[in-house]
Amino acid sequence: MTITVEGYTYRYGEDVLAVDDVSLAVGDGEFLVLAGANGSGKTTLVRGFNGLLTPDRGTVSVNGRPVDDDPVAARSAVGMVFQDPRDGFVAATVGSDVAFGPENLGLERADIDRRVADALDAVRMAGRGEERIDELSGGERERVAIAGALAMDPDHLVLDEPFTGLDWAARRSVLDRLRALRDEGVGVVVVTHDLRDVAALADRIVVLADGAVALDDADPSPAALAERGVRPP
Ligand SMILES: Nc1ncnc2c1ncn2[C@@H]1O[C@H](COP(=O)(O)OP(=O)(O)OP(=O)(O)O)[C@@H](O)[C@H]1O
Repeated sequence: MTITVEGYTYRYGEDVLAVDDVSLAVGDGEFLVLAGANGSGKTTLVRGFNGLLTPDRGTVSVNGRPVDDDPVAARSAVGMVFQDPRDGFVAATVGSDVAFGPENLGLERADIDRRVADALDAVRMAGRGEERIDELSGGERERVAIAGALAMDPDHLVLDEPFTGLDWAARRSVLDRLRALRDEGVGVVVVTHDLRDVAALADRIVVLADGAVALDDADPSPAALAERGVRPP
C-alpha cells in the first residue's frame, strides 16, 4: 500500500517546467513532509497523487495500481486537502459536507454519523455540524475540509499547507490525529514551507527546488534545509 511516483514531469504551457523528473514513494504509515520554496512544484506534484493532474511524463501508482487505470479508486485511496478550500465544499452545512464522502461510499447511517462526529472532533468542530459553511471563518473552513478528508478513512492523506489558517489548539489537535493515523498505517504527506510543527513527526523530509528533489533525508541538518530555501524548525 504505497504511493509510488516515477519520473513525474509536469509543464504548464511551453515555458514552465513545474515538476522535473521526480521519483519517490510514500509507504504505509510513513509521514512525509514535502517542503520547498514558493513555486518549487509541491502542489503540482501532489495533485498527481490521486489523478487531479496527469503528468506529461512519468507515472503514479497507488497501492500498486496506476492512477490512470482507475482514477476513482485512486481518489478514494488518497484523501486530499488543499490550502484554500473555499470552492471545495459540496453542501451548505458543516455536518452535511463532511458526511457527503462517506454517504457516497454507501455506508450505513450510523457508521456515517460516527465518522462525521469523529472527524469533527479531530478538528475541534464537535457539535457544530448544523452551522453554515458560508458563515465560518477561513480557518474553520479549512478545518471542515480536513474533517471531510478524515471522514473518508483513506489509505493515504495528502494535506497541502494545512496549518496556515489554523489556530494553535486546532493545529495541535490535527497533528495529534495525523500522528494517530500514521501509527495506524496511513501514509501521510504534509506540504509546507514551515517545518515548525511537523518536523518532529516526519519520518522523512523531501525538499523540492525548481521542480526537482533537492533533498530527501530522515533528519536533515538545519544548514542543509536553509541552503535549499527552507527555514529550519
Ligand atoms: N495554473 C498554472 N499555470 C501556469 N503556471 C503555473 C500554474 N500553477 C503553477 N504554475 C507554476 O508552476 C510552478 C510550480 O508551482 P506549484 O504551485 O506547484 O509550486 P508550490 O511549490 O506548490 O508553491 P507554493 O509554495 O507557492 O504553494 C511555479 O513556477 C508556478 O508559477
